[in-house]
Amino acid sequence: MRVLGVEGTAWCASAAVFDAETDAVFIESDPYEPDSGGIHPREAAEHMGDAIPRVIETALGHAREEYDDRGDDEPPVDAVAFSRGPGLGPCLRVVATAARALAQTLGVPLVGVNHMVAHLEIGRHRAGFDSPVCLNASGANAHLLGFHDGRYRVLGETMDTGVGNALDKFTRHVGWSHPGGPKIEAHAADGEFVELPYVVKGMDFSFSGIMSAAKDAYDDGVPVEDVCFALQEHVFAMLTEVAERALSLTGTDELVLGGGVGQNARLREMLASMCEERGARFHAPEPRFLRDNAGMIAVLGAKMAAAGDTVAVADSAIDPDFRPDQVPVTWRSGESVARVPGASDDAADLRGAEATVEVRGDTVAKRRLPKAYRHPELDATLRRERTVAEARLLAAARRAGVPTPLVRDVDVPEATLTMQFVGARDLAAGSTVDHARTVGEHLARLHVAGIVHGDPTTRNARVGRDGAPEDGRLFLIDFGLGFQSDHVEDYAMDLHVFEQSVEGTATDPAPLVAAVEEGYRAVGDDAVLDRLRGVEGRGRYR
Ligand SMILES: C[C@@H](O)[C@H](NC(=O)OP(=O)(O)OC[C@H]1O[C@@H](n2cnc3c(N)ncnc32)[C@H](O)[C@@H]1O)C(=O)O
Ligand SMILES: Nc1ncnc2c1ncn2[C@@H]1O[C@H](COP(=O)(O)OP(=O)(O)OP(=O)(O)O)[C@@H](O)[C@H]1O
Ligand SMILES: [Fe+2]
Repeated sequence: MRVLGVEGTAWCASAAVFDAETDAVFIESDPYEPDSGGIHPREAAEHMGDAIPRVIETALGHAREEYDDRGDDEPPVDAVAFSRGPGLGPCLRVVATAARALAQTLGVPLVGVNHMVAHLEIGRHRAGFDSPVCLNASGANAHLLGFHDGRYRVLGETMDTGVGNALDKFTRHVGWSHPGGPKIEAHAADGEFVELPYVVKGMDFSFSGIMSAAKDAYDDGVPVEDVCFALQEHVFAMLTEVAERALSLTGTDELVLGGGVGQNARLREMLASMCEERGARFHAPEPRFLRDNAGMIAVLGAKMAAAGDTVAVADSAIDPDFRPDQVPVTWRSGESVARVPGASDDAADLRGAEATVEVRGDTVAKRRLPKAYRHPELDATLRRERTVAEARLLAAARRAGVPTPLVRDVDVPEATLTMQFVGARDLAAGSTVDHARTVGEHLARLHVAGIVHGDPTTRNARVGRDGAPEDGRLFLIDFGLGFQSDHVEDYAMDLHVFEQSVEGTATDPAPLVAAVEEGYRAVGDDAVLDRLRGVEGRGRYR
């Protein structure tokens, strides 16, 4: 099978030919480079109108020349695949129109590809991995995907802008031309560490605080090299941390990287280091497959076409907000993906994403190990602050009526907390509606007391071995990302993080999510649930 792919969601007008027999990918791209400022949708669409016919012609010419197995009256490819979304509407329309016309002229089927899933699948394809977690670090997006029950689930994502757009906003502020990412990388080579905000909430994260702090630092005269260096160290450490948390939560030991920011050597170095430390395999495709390109569209298009997943021209409307979790994954068998760790009740294997936990009788010693991927200063700050916060909040939560382990000792220099062993298993391996309701009640109790958990996942809720609450109690652990707050937004994020962890791992999450909210409503403030609806609609693939 041979497929022609067309891409043009934002800046890159591109066409490619993928030959499934030889695995060869030919890519012809023509980037839009704005004279000043960021990507302008109308200008970008004009660029597409101009460049798409040209790149398609080059790719088709390549197919005709390279492969002489077909007669002159036969089409040189078996299908035409195009990026259906997400992306800028005016650009998507140009690409879709060209792809439809081409498929009709050649008399071959049309395949509508989700651009974000293509960023993931190209890594899986090139790595030969079975079922990896994927970190998409692109311009307009930043998220973690894992496959579960026939769909890619969003395990974590940005709550505001995409990672590349965040970097580009800083470089615009400094007066550098688009795209900014490569310029940040170049200037960071001469920079030194300065402290910036670091914002991770479970497996979600946000960039707005760090970006405004970076702009302020620059305006205050901090050398731009230092700001660039610090931006990379903070932003990429955040992405690496959430990627590690996703590997830990899903029990997966394969990670692939996708998206244009993935071309950054420091990001790849951090991810490789993290994976090596935990014995996971890591793959970053070569740069031509990381930045926007039609090669990834052609490769996924071929998989979809082989599965019969083609689309009639009449049904091939574009979707600027096309989410990866909307895509029925027709080209993969029902093989397990993001494997839910059934072994999480094994007392010998208590390694979280952040810490190692040693069990001695009824006591556990939780030690936050240094992470080699993080800058030493950032590493020391995070380990210290989280250890102190966890000790303080475990006690405060208990006073608020939420069962937590008793803290027996805190060793700040060693970032070690000694506490009571609680529960026999966590909820990652299975949660009942009653468990879910209780978690909702517990979170509401915390919030009424002004405490935000910060990382309430199914892994961080513990019950008895048979699933019955131990001593009638369901314990919350792991308050290291917690803090005091009286903001409804922070409370809503807590609920969002828990619900997302249920949705990422449960086969039938809906009743569990409903129970969480029912429990929350019984104890807490309805305004938080209202805000939760807002949080869910935000930062999603714009
Ligand atoms: C929807 C689609 O149009 C969009 N595509 C996109 O954003 O282009 P992509 O090629 O994946 O990523 C471009 C981003 O990647 C950044 N970038 C490129 N090289 C970089 C580098 N060496 N370091 C950091 N960022 C880099 C650029 O600054 C820019 O923000 C997306 O995938 O979100
Ligand atoms: N007090 C405790 N009682 C029983 N088991 C515990 C306790 N504290 C931690 N554990 C076990 O150790 C694992 C890791 O602990 P914890 O979640 O606190 O660390 P972490 O590295 O911050 O985890 P993550 O970031 O992956 O959520 C838990 O999933 C749990 O199995
Ligand atoms: Fe992209």
